[in-house]
Amino acid sequence: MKQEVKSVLEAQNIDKFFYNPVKTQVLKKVTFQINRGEFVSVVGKSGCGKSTLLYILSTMDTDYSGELRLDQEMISGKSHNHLAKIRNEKIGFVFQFHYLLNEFSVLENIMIPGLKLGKYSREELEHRALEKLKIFEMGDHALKKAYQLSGGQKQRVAIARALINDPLLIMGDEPTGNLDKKNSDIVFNKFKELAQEFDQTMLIVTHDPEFADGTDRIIEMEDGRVISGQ
Ligand SMILES: Nc1ncnc2c1ncn2[C@@H]1O[C@H](COP(=O)(O)OP(=O)(O)OP(=O)(O)O)[C@@H](O)[C@H]1O
Repeated sequence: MKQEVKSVLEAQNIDKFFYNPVKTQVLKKVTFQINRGEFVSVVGKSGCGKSTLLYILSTMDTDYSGELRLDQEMISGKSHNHLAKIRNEKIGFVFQFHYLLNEFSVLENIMIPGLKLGKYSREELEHRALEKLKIFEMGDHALKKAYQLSGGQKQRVAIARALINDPLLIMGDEPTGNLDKKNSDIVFNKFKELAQEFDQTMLIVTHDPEFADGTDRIIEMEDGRVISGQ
């Protein structure tokens, strides 16, 4: 049976200007759609607008024009409180730097976005955190403090943390940017596994051509425009 194509994220004619020091348009009519289960990368030269775009798509920056839909709901123009709620519920984030809290245990770090959302009890969250850790073969490290992990292990924990609320969409900004080749490969393979085994929808900004080649689709940007893959 053919599965229905469902839009997870839709950007339509997104324009963005910065005014300091002079008025500059950094995003120009950016338009694309991401469907459920797609693993998509965003590439382009330094300064072409990737991070600016991700910041808008993740609902953190509301100062843009154009239309943004998440899970088919129009989110442009919504209040900051409403956006924060949607963000906690529907989006998981992975950054170049892991931002784990060093003095907290691995398990506690993973539970944090779940505690913020307030949907699950502490017990449920502990159980969920352990399940997510097992996907990353990190179950044995659950009670260690974050500072006791290697860089690659920390990044795997950061991805497990992004999954705690079963997000509709994972967004990543250079999630392998700070890792050596061996650890980049491990982290990439975990993203691939999430795509293939869990049908996780993901949008990842990357400078790594090998990472991008391994995704289902590459959105290429140049000077604030999407030039292919939309
Ligand atoms: N707060 C800001 N004020 C003014 N200009 C900005 C601001 N943030 C970014 N820019 C400019 O907007 C453009 C796009 O920046 P952005 O960080 O989105 O690029 P990028 O493609 O993510 O680059 P990189 O790959 O180096 O991270 C750049 O020319 C940058 O100098």
